[in-house]
Amino acid sequence: MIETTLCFPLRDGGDDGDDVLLIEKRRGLGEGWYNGPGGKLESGETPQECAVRETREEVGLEVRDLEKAGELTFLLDGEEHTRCHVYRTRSVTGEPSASAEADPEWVPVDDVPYDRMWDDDHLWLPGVLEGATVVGEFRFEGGEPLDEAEFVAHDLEWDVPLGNGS
Ligand SMILES: Nc1ncnc2c1[nH]c(=O)n2[C@H]1C[C@H](O)[C@@H](COP(=O)(O)OP(=O)(O)OP(=O)(O)O)O1
Repeated sequence: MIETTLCFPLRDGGDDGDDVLLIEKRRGLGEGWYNGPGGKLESGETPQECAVRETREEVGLEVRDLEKAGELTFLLDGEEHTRCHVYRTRSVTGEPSASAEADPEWVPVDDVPYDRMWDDDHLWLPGVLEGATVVGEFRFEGGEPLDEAEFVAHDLEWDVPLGNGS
C-alpha cells in the first residue's frame, strides 16, 4: 500500500472567512485537479515530515505545527491501494510559488472547487477545513490508475482522536 500525505494550510481571509491553500496538480496522479500539497512518504520519513517537505517542494511554503485532521484509505477493486494522512495548519510562512508539480492558489474555504477535485473530496474536506477529524474509507473500481477508476462507496467516521503522525 502506498503511504501519502495531504496538507491544507489555512489563513484568515478577513470578512470572507478563511482561505485554504490549494494546488492545481500539474502532473502525476490527479493531474489537472485541485488538491492540497502532498505526496508519497520517502524512506524513513514520518507522515508529518512528508507533509512539511511536500508543501515546501511543491509550493515553497514553510508549514509548522501541523494538526492531524484525517486518515483516509483508498481501496481499488477491493484491495487497499493508498493511505493518506491529512493535515491542516495555520502556521504558514512565505509566499506560494508554482513548481513543476503544482500551481498554488489561496481559495476562500466557501469557494473550494469540489467539481474540479477527486470525487470523494466533497465528503470529507469541508469538515476538515472546519476543524473536525475524520477517518474514511473510499472504494474505487475499474483498475489502475486510481484517478481513472470509478468512485463507488465510502464509509466515514467523524471526530475520531488522531495522533499527530509525527
Ligand atoms: N481519492 C483521493 N482524494 C484526494 N486525494 C487523493 C486521493 N487519492 C490520492 O492518491 N490522493 C492524494 C494523495 C497524494 O497526496 C496525491 C497523489 O500525489 P503523489 O503521490 O505525489 O502522486 P504522483 O504525482 O503520481 O507521484 P510522484 O511519482 O510524483 O511522487 O493525491
